[in-house]
Amino acid sequence: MTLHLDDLRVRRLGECRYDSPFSETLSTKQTSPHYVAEGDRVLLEDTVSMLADHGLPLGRIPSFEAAGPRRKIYFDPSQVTAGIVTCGGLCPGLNNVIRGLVQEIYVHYQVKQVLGFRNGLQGLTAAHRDDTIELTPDRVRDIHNAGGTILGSSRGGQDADEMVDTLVSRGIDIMFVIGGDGGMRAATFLSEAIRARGLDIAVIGVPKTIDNDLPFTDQSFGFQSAFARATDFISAVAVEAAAGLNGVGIVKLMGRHSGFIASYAALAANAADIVLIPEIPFALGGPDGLLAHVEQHVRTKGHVVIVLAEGAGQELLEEHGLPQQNGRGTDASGNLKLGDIGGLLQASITAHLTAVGLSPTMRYIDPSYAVRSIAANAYDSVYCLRLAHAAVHAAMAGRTEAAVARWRRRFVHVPLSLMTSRRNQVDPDGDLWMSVLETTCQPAVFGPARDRGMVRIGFC
Ligand SMILES: Nc1ncnc2c1ncn2[C@@H]1O[C@H](COP(=O)(O)OP(=O)(O)OP(=O)(O)O)[C@@H](O)[C@H]1O
Ligand SMILES: O=P(O)(O)OC[C@H]1O[C@](O)(CO)[C@@H](O)[C@@H]1O
Ligand SMILES: [Mg+2]
Repeated sequence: MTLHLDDLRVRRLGECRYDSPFSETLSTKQTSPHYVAEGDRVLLEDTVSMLADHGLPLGRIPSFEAAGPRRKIYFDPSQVTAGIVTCGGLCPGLNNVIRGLVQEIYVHYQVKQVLGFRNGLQGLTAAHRDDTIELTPDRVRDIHNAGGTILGSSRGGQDADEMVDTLVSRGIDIMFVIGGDGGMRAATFLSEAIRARGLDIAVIGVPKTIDNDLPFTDQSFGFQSAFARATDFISAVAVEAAAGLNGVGIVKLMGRHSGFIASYAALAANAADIVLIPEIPFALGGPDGLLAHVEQHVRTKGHVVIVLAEGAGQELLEEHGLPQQNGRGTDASGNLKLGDIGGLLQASITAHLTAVGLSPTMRYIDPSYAVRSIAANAYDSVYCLRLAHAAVHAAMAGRTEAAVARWRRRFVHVPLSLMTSRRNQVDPDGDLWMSVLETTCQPAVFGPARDRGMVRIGFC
C-alpha cells in the first residue's frame, strides 16, 4: 500500500485559541537536530531510494506531524476532564504511561479532573461507567514500580455508541486509549461514533503490544523489558539442555502473528540454535526438515536450544491430527486462539530422537505471563513517560483520531486508522531475520530449501 501525505494527516478538532502553559518555554527554543518545531514533519521513509521513488517535491513527500507541546492549544485546561483506559493483554509500562499522562496533564496543564475507567473498555459500558478511579498525581506517584495496570484490562467487544454515551455522561473531553491492535480499532470506532454525533471529544491512542506487532512505531513500549526478561528463560533452558543427556531445550514465547520477542530474545541470549516464528513456515520431516536439523545438533553438539514463538508452525497442527488454532476458535476480542505448537514440537522431537537412538532429556519452558507481567525497565520507563507527554500535548492541542508513536526515533502523530491498517511482522527478507540466521546458523528454511531457491547456512 503506497501512502500519500494526505493519508498521514491527523484530524484536528478546531483552531487552537488558548495559550499553552509551554508557550514561554517554547519561545526560547531553536529548531535543532533534537527539536523539531511545530510545523516540521518527520519522514515516513528513511532511505534515499525510497524517497527518490516518490518522484515528488519535498513538501509532498509522505511524512508525519511531529509530536510535542504547541504554543496554542485547543482546550481550555480549566474545563477539561480526561479519561484513561487500558485494554487487551498486559504489557510492561502500562502503569508508567498512566502515571505520565496524569502527571503531565495535571501538573502542567492543570486540568479539572482525570478519570480512570476500569477493566478495559468494559469500563465504558453503561453498567460500569460510574465505577471509575479518580486519578491524581498522588494516586499515581508510585504505580510505575509495578507491572500490570492499576486500571485493570479486559478483552471482549463493546458497543461504540454506548461508550460515547459514557463519555458524554461523565463529561469527558479527552479520552486516552492505551491498547494494542484491538484497542486501536476500538478507539477508531469510538472516534467515528463521536464524529457522527458532532461531539467535541478528542481520542488519542497510545499503542501497546507485547508482540511489537503494531505498525508505524519503531518498537512498542514494554517490548524491550519483555524480551530482556525472556532472555533469562532462554539462558536457563540452554544451561539445562547442555547438562542433560541429548538435551533439548525449548522456550515458547508470546507472538501470535509476529516473532519479534522470539527473535530479539534469541539474539540477546545468543544461545539458541533454532528460532521458529509465525512469519516463516517450517517442515518437521524430510532431510531438510526441523527434526533432521535437531538430530544433527544433538549428534554433533550434544544438545539443542529452540526458541519458539507461540504462533509458529500453526499449519503443522492439522497435518498431525491436532486441532489447529484450538478448533479455529477466537477469544472474546476475536483474536485467533492458537494451537499448542509447543506440545507438538516436544512430542515430535522426543519421538524422532528416541527412534534414532538419542532418547532426549527434554526441558520445556513457557514463561509467557512471567514475561509480560513485569514492571518496565529503565529504558521503557523513559519511553513510556515521553509517549505519555506526547499524548497529552496532542490531545490538548485538539488532535484526535490519532495515536502517538515513536517513528525513526522521533515522536509523531499517526492517524488511528493507519495503526490498524497492517500488522508489523518480522520481514523474512529483512535485516533482523538475517541477524537471527547469522547468529543461530539455522537454514533460511526448514524444508525443501533448494526447491525454493533458498540457501542453507549450516551450523555455528
Ligand atoms: N473490531 C473491533 N471493534 C470494536 N472493538 C474492538 C474490536 N477489536 C477489538 N476491540 C476491543 O478492543 C479491546 C482490546 O482488544 P484486544 O483484546 O484484541 O487487545 P489489544 O488491544 O489488541 O491488545 P493485545 O496486544 O493484548 O492483543 C477489547 O475490549 C475489544 O473488544
Ligand atoms: O492469554 P491472554 O491474556 O488472552 O493473552 C495472550 C495473548 O496476548 C498477546 O500477548 C497479545 O497481547 C499474545 O501474544 C498472546 O497470545
Ligand atoms: Mg491484539
